[in-house]
Amino acid sequence: MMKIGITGGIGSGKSTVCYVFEHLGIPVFYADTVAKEIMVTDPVLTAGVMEAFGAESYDAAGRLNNKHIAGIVFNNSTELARLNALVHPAVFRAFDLWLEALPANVPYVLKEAALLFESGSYQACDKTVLVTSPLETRLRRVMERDGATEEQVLARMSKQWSDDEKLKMADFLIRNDESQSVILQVMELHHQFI
Ligand SMILES: Nc1ncnc2c1ncn2[C@@H]1O[C@H](COP(=O)(O)OP(=O)(O)OP(=O)(O)O)[C@@H](O)[C@H]1O
Repeated sequence: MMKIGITGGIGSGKSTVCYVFEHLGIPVFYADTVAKEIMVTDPVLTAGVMEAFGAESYDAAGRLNNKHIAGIVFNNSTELARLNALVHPAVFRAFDLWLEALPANVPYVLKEAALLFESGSYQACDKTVLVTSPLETRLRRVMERDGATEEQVLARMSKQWSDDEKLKMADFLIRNDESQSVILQVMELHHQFI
């Protein structure tokens, strides 16, 4: 089964594009959502996190102590790499289990990840799609969606590669701007993938 990685900068509209693919019956694995879930549900991962960052990484009820983890990895690339080295293989395991549970007649699947290229996980995909949107539009959409300030959104953007860098690596492009219909672009790709 063909695996298509789909990514885009914060607020580019990659989740919105994925919803269109889902309407066409294509299963989508939302890697960032799954990563958050398995931080508390995958016993191998939780054990690794506690070994690396201490038992206080979880409270007595087993909930993740985000503040504790963020305090360690924020602006510390070594600790962040340590966390990623635990989380990324766990997401791969979850993806493989998810694939195994799919019906055999699915023509292809999408794996949506914000850091598809930055994390190297694009290497496990057969093709990749980049969703782009003008910077001002992305800023406005995320500020509206998350109730965030411009500075907060810009800080999150600064942790991601630029569209120019990602464009060099992507096989396909979807422009989520006023110039073209997103639905038509999705339909066009869908017909290429099936
Ligand atoms: N073409 C569009 N027209 C109008 N609103 C849009 C469009 N595309 C996306 N949006 C809106 O912009 C916001 C950001 O879109 P979305 O959540 O899909 O982006 P994302 O790339 O997945 O963001 P993140 O990286 O933060 O998860 C959402 O509120 C979404 O509804």
